[in-house]
Amino acid sequence: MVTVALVDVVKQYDAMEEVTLIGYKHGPALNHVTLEIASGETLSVVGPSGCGKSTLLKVVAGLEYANAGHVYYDSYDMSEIKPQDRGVGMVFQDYALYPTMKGKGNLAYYFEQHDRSEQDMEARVQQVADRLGVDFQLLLGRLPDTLSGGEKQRVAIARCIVRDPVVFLMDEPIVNLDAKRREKTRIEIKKLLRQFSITTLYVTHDQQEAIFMGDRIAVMRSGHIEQVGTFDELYYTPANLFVATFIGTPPIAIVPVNLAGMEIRSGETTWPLPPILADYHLAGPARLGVRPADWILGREDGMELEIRHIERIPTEQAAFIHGMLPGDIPVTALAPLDIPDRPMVKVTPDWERVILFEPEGERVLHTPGVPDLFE
Ligand SMILES: Nc1ncnc2c1ncn2[C@@H]1O[C@H](COP(=O)(O)OP(=O)(O)OP(=O)(O)O)[C@@H](O)[C@H]1O
Repeated sequence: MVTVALVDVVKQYDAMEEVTLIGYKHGPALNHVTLEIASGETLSVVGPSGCGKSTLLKVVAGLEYANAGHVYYDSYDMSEIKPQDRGVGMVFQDYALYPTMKGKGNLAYYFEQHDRSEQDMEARVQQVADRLGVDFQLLLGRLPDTLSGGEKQRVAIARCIVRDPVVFLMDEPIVNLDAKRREKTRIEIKKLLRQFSITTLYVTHDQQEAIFMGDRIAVMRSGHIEQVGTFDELYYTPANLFVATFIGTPPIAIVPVNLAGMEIRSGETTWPLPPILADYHLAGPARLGVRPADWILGREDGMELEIRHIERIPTEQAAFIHGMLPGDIPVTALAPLDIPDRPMVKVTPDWERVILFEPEGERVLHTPGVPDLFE
């Protein structure tokens, strides 16, 4: 197990230096990335398509070189270390198993290639298979073509584990599985990561998966790491509007407001400035972030929300109201399951729970902080 650190890493692909046909010039795929993944930790990496997630993995693996900056495994600078000597296990969405070899052959291949003895191989394969359980052992006797997607991925992961990797790099490993298998396989992968405590970078576009897999989550945008933290930290204390809107489903509502004197106004609605915001002595435009659970419904001082759709979730005894505020501002608000169908409802932010951003959204003016569940 090692601690992996990236320090001020820049990666600019050659093709990116050219101005594209529509005249847009790309920034670097990694733009001064500094990041540390603790020994044995799983860090999930999320962000929109093209933000640099896969490039991050490739630079850590040594499959792409960095134009600037350094990658360290513990205190060792890996710049001169070839990918095959880094002790990295990589798992991708396409399992890349050798199709003519049974599960065991796939696990053993590395030992053959590295002139390791048969006993060595048998002992290690057995050791890993024992830890993975009886049902995994059955997979060892089968050809990849006869395995389900989830089973193939388990063999692919076991193939990495027998090589004793110091770092695991996983790039959307379960994206190709159907929903039911994804659920099952992600539980298995999580179990494996716990059992073997290997430092892991786990790339996914799926927020739920990122939360489930990661001890912490890194949110990327355009080659930058916007924020790294636990889900609660990202959710309650986002670094900026991008993180706030990226994390949380259904998403946070963003409402333009104006602060003047002891009032806060949105469109036609004016509220007295809530005490929680008063201390900041703010004035002028800002943006208010309100999570679905943080709207109070039906209060006289609320804004009129035009209801477009009520999504009932009987298992949660709740419903989501999806609607629009004046000015076409989309809002989702949590409501009781038995909320009657109607065209409008008044909504007031729970001021104790709101997040306030400066108008460009790059800076946060106020957050409620991470709640203490044991208070
Ligand atoms: N080999 C390459 N040559 C030139 N540009 C590349 C190359 N690989 C990636 N890029 C560009 O680098 C940027 C980051 O790509 P990357 O694949 O790391 O993003 P990603 O976040 O993994 O995307 P996705 O979620 O769609 O897989 C993108 O603009 C992409 O077009």
